[in-house]
Amino acid sequence: MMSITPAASPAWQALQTHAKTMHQITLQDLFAHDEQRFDRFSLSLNGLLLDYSKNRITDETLQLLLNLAEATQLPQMREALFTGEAVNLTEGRAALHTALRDPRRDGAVGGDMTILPQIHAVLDQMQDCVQRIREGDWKGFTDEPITDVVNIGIGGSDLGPLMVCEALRPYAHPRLRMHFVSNIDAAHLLQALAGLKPQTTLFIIASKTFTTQETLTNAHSARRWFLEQGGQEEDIAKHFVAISTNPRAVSEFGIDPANRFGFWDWVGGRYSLWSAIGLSIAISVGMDRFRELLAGAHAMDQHFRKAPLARNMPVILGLLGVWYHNFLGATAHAVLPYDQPLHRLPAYLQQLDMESNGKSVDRQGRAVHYSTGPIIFGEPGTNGQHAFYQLIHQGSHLIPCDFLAPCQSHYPLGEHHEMLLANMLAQAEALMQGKTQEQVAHEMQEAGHSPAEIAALAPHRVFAGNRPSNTLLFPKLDPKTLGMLLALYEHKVFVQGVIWNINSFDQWGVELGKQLARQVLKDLRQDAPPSPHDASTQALIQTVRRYRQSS
Ligand SMILES: O=P(O)(O)OC[C@H]1O[C@H](O)[C@H](O)[C@@H](O)[C@@H]1O
Repeated sequence: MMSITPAASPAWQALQTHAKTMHQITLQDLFAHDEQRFDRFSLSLNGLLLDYSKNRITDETLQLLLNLAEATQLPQMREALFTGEAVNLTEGRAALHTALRDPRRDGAVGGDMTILPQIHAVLDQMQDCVQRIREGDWKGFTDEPITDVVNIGIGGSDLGPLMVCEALRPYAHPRLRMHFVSNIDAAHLLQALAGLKPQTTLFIIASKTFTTQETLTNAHSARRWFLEQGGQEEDIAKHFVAISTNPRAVSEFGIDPANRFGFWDWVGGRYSLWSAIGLSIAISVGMDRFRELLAGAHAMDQHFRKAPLARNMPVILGLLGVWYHNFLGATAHAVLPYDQPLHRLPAYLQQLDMESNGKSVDRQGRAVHYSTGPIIFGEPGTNGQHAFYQLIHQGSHLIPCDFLAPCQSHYPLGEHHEMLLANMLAQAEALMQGKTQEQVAHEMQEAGHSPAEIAALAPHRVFAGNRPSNTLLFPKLDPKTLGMLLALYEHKVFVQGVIWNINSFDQWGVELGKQLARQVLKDLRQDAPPSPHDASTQALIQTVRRYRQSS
């Protein structure tokens, strides 16, 4: 464990010095003087290609970054992760999501022989349930098969399952419609329930803690809806299942213990889609596909654990992020999937990355004086191009981008997919190459513009270029590839957390707002006695009360 802060290490200081040189060198120069650049700065694993050559790095940059990884004990921390050490220091817990995708049914995980059998017992329980639902043997209270599955959960109990169900929709069961309700806003629940029939609907209440306000409130409202629509108390067992680490709360809610799918405190919420929290995924695409998803993640786990740091995809992606955020002044990172089925990937990665690494205290409880987790944002291509790419191309921020695309689409239609891919490759090229004032002037001249017009407009049409990106290409978005991709990002986030010496596995920053909301909820009641708030909050509460009364 680090006793000095990473920023005080010689490796960090060497990178700071090196960054001064690299500020003078452009990507265009780097490509112009190196024909082997793609070969040296690309990696592939089971068909997943990572091209990281369009980054502002040289061999020396990478070497210095690798020195930083060694200095911050990345190899030791990686082993601690896989062997179930309590890497989540503030909660005294392991983070063993990698064990969830271990295909071995028994054997030791960090000396513990009980973990793998427990994981596989739950997978078998899931398999049984999934099979019955998919084959129509799981019957509702009128003896009809289930047609609609509503996953009620939030954060890690929603984003992962929703994103994967969307991504793997080409594999979805034709009879089963999946719905996801997360927001406390009743619009979300009521819109999902509109048109559903209680007798053919299955609710999955997904909550690690089973205490989350949004999920419990939505679950109780769903139960009320079920009873109001003709279901009886004794029918609840056929229509409600729960996924939770908290058996008592599940029973108190009234769910049959046989319908509880368990997991463990060593599975973090944002790392939980591989556990029973993935039940909605398995129902939608089948247990075989779910196991393929796990196998893809396992392949990436093996690669991360065993490949040398210099040829290790998650390590490389993590180090590149550190390079930009700590040495070249970037604060954001864009994730740009050129694949509509991956449209929820940026939202999923926002939680994975920003909840994991949005920290400003290190593992020893000291304030950090360097930048940590980036702001993650993105939209599927080509939508983003017509919205925020302007800022990425010509704005004053440096925003490294990840472009992702399958080379073949599950939805072949005319030239759509070629056009989609052409757009992605062109964007990465444009960001890097840019367009000089001379090129702009020449183009404008050719198009018949007057010298006055050229003088006035050319500066606005210049692209500085030198803007970095990674490209991830794969043959097709199948479950295995998706598993690899998601584990790649999980480990990237881990690598960065280790280098920043922060705990990537807690999330205390979400607590204060929840705590204050309890008091504000009381204060919103019309007859609530005054309670101490700042003048702004007080006035807003009064306004809400007034407006609610007048409607
Ligand atoms: O699964 P649950 O216990 O309901 O938690 C749902 C979510 O809420 C919390 O506030 C955390 O910020 C998330 O990491 C978690 O995934």
